[in-house]
Amino acid sequence: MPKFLLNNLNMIEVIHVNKSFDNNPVLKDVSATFQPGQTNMIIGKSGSGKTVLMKCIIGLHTVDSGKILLNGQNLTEMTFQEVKILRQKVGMLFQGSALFDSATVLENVLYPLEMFSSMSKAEQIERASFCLHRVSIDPKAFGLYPSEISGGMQKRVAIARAISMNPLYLFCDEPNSGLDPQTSLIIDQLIHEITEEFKITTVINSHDMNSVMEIGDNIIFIEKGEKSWQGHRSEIFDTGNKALEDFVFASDLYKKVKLSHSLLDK
Ligand SMILES: Nc1ncnc2c1ncn2[C@@H]1O[C@H](COP(=O)(O)OP(=O)(O)OP(=O)(O)O)[C@@H](O)[C@H]1O
Repeated sequence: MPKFLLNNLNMIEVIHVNKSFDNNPVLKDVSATFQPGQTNMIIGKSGSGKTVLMKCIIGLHTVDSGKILLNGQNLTEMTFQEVKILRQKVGMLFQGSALFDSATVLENVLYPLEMFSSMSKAEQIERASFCLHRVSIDPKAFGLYPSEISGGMQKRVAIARAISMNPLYLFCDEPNSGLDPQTSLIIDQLIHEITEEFKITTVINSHDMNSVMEIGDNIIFIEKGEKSWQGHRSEIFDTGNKALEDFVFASDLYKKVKLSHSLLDK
């Protein structure tokens, strides 16, 4: 039986990973850990390598050198069968909601269960309904199409679909894109709650500082392809890391937050 099914640790370890495209180094000797039950956030400027790092972890890119360990097992050394089982334990939340337009809310959440589970139809409906209930979708909306619900609701449905197979790992690419600040906050909190509740190793690719400050349990800052800093959101004000400070305090709001933080320390 594959190692990642034996216990609920499911830490992700990136060890000395290098990745280039056409001799252009994009990831340079990156090492980082992603913890279970935590919202692990990859942050950095546009083009810094966040998406490439996430794709390497998911196995969509092969690394040139280094290792990606999922619960201690090297992704590149897994057998086809092990990768197939692992993929069923990975939830994905894309930019936008990526729901199927021609399927209802319930059908969207049923889709992975129909494709990958051995549940009976009744069990699939029970599981999909549980997930929709968990993200606060009213049963009255189960029969609606994505075009008939708001962007925030679409995102909730996408989260319900992402957790339907009870994932060990949840990968989110800019989960707040296209949402207003208030809805973004609610979606962030929902992802955070679900991560803790189901002990998921959640990895979020983001450059939204509000999200980082709200739910960043374990933040990995990438600067020009290198891991420049890793820590908790409570530590981000005093890192002494110039590139990180430039990134975090680019907005006036966070300059003011930093100022009040340093005044409190005195
Ligand atoms: N498939 C690819 N082929 C060639 N170059 C690529 C490929 N994917 C990414 N790159 C390059 O790698 C670098 C990092 O890209 P990446 O998409 O990881 O940035 P990012 O930090 O996610 O940016 P953003 O925040 O804008 O999404 C960029 O210079 C990009 O052009």
